[in-house]
Parts: sequence; C-alpha cells; structure tokens
Amino acid sequence: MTATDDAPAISLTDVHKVFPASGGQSVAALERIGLDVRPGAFVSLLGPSGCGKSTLLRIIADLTAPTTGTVTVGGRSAREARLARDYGLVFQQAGLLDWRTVRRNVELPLQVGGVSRAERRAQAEAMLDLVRLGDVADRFPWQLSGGMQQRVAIARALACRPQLLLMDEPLGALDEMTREYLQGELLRIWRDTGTTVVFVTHSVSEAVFLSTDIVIMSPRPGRITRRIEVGLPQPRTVEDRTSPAYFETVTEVRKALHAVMAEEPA
Ligand SMILES: Nc1ncnc2c1ncn2[C@@H]1O[C@H](COP(=O)(O)OP(=O)(O)OP(=O)(O)O)[C@@H](O)[C@H]1O
Repeated sequence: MTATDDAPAISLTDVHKVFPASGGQSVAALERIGLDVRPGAFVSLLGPSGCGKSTLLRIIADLTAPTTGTVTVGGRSAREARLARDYGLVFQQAGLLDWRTVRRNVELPLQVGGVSRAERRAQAEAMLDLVRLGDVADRFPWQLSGGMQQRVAIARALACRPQLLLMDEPLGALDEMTREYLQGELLRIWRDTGTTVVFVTHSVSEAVFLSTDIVIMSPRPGRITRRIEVGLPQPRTVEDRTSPAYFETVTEVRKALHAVMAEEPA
C-alpha cells in the first residue's frame, strides 16, 4: 500500500483518449494531457461540459484505458494502484446498498478485500466517526438524507485508507446549504487523513474554496489549458469565502474559463 516515497501521487504523460462515435467517426476526449499531482494536494478539474474531466478521472482510476500515454499512481501503474486499493472513488450518486446497514456499506470494500470481521468493523466505525455519522451506523441508507448518504459514500471510499480519493461531482446533487456544509467537512477530512484528492466540479466557487490547485480544461479535443495554484491560507474556514483574496481567485478562475468558452464555436 505504500507508494514510492518521493513519487508524485499521480503522473500523466502525453495521455490521449479517443472514443469511437457513430458513423465511423471518433471523439478526441483527451489530447496531450500532462499532469503531475503532489502527495497531499487537493486538485480540482474544472471546465465546460464535454472537456473530458470524468474521462481523465476514470483513466487515473483505471476504469478506462488511455489510447496512448502513461499514467502512474503513487509510482505504480494505474492498474497496480487499483488492484492494491490505493484509491477511493466517490460519484454524484452515493450508490449505497439499500439492504445493508450504513456500517455494513462502509465495511463492503474491506469485506471484498478479505479483511477479518473484527478489523473491518473497527475500521468502518473509525471512518463513520471521521464523517461524523457514528450514531447512524445501524440505520439503512434510505433512512438518511442525501447529504448523509454522501458522507457514508466518503467513509466507504476511505475504508481501505487509500492514498488517493477520486471524486466526480460528489456534491453536485445536493442543495446549496448541504453542499456548503459538506465542503467544509471535506476539507476537514482531507486535513485529518492527508489523502491526495482529485475532484471534478462545475462550480468555480467550490473549486476555489476546496483546492490547492485548479486545472482548467477545454473541450474538442479535451486539453488542459491552465493550472492555477490557489494561494488562500490553510486551514480554510467559512470566513475565507468572504475574503478579498477568495474573490480575486474566483475572478481569475472565471476569466480563465471564459477564455476557454470564447474559443468554442457558437
Ligand atoms: N464511453 C464513451 N463513449 C464515447 N464517447 C465518450 C464516452 N465517454 C465520454 N465520451 C465523450 O468524451 C468527451 C468527454 O466526456 P466526459 O464525460 O469526460 O466530459 P466531462 O467534462 O466530464 O463532461 P460533463 O461536465 O458534462 O460531465 C465527450 O465528448 C463525451 O461525449
């Protein structure tokens, strides 16, 4: 489970992804992607619909193979990292099993990995405490709010103590208040665990509040056009959302996105 000490958490070199499309055509979903992510970073992928954010995340997770190019996760191939359960995944929908209690949902990846009953119970409880849901461990997912379900999904993704957390619009389906609350919670969990995070979002304000780095992408073909380091102080708090530095960064990111949109054919 240990990565090579000074290896980047993720490294992509000259990654291309072409999907077949109807009528014998093809879609260049990603072109010439080069990206290094340092351990402990919180990197957001931001860009208009269809620029390849999810495809990039899926390639890092080894759920999709790149057409060409190389991907390493913690110094090993994406496949080796997947087999070593070196990352956790969270999607927009929590995807919990309704017939299993919250605790047994969090235990599932440990059970699949052959971890003993006592150990997986202890680990699930630690993760539920981390997301502050220890008191609902014996309930079923359908008895929880959408925000609580997403917190269970985060606990499940962290159950194997991965070095990397890959999140595809994990807060996208939640109402604004719950979303803001969970952004704060996510920052706390990121600090407590030291996990590297790659986070797909459409929200500029969310990306600025959460990230150490924002990667801006453009579509057709999907490319990285800019990387913006977010210099806001850590640890961030709700008050940071009203600071001049926060608004300056939001404006900078918005301008970078507008530049991408301006290149789009009408
Ligand atoms: N399995 C697939 N087969 C064919 N084309 C695909 C497939 N998956 C993605 N694509 C195409 O690749 C491009 C990038 O898609 P992707 O879902 O990665 O973009 P995205 O930036 O995540 O979009 P959104 O913000 O709308 O979720 C799009 O043109 C999409 O239609």
